Amino acid sequence: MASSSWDMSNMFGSMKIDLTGIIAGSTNNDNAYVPIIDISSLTVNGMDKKKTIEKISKACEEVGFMVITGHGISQEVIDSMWSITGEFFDLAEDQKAKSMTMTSDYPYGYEKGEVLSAGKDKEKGETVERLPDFKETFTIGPNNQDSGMPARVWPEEPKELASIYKRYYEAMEGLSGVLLKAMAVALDMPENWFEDKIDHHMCALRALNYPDQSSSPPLPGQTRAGAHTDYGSLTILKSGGPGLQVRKDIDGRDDWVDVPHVGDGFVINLGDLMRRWTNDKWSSTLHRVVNPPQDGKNHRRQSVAFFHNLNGDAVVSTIESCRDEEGGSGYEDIVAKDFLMMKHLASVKNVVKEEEGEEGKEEL
Ligand SMILES: O=C(O)CCC(=O)C(=O)O
Ligand SMILES: [Fe+2]
Repeated sequence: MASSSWDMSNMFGSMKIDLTGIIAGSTNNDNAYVPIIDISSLTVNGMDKKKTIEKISKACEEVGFMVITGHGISQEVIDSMWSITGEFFDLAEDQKAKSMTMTSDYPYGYEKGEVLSAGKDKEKGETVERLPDFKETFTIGPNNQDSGMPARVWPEEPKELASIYKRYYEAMEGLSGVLLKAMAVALDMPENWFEDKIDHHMCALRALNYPDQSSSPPLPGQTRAGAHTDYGSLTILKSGGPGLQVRKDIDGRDDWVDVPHVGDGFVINLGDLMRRWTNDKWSSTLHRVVNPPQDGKNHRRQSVAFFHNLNGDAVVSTIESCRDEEGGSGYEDIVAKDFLMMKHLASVKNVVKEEEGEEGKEEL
């Protein structure tokens, strides 16, 4: 379904968003690159899942990104999440700042001007300081002490935010379970193979607001979100408009391709842990969010990302079907929480893990 069918007034409350403009920085309109996959066969009992799983498998291997429709998440759950998030970001700065978490261990709570973006410049091969992303975020972790993560902290306002976020988080837990079952089969493993690795997971739900730039334009070189890969197993993203791009090799040259914006869909992408787990068979692809056209119109953009992370104590050992003929792998075993913290602390300290072949910042 095309983005024009997206009911923005519903999603943004009273905000007026113009989606007709061409996104600045967009370099390639290869609409077919990121596939749109109807996953209803995964959620409806008795339907043949084979074809859907084949499409997911191909997308994981070749792109690391896909857009899913037919996911079965109630529109009401999505809409309420969307409008309460808009209300939160509309609050005065000092009100939002009360939810700031003063620790660099876990990026939970409210955050503005994230400076995680130092990284290696792919073209020049040198380490560069990047400007903070032009965005603000609010993040919660799991509602489960067994996860080993700190308890959730809620903003005072809006009052209903906590119950709405809990509900959306649970819906995302369910959807990630459905996707991981399909992914297990795609990797020639039993359907329930991921289950005991995710039953006290460390998933994070992050709402992102990319403010209107017409009244305070970005600094030269500053973007909504700098090029990065995500850390975890997979990310489920609901976005309110175009602007997200993925890196693609086009004729031996790195280029950027728009991720199609599908109103009732979710963008799914794999993170570095999944890439490592699959011994690079599956891809964790660089992506970024470009600035809107600087045309004086209000192009505020909102999105909500669910970062799926494994149980902290899960051992990530190359999946059987992804090993070479002798059973070997390019990666040592690693405990999921160590991997996550290594990624997070490396990005906070602006360190780039060269042996992982990664660059840019990453998200928890
Ligand atoms: O807002 C978006 O479309 C993408 C955000 C993203 O990539 C992230 O937060 O990791
Ligand atoms: Fe991301």
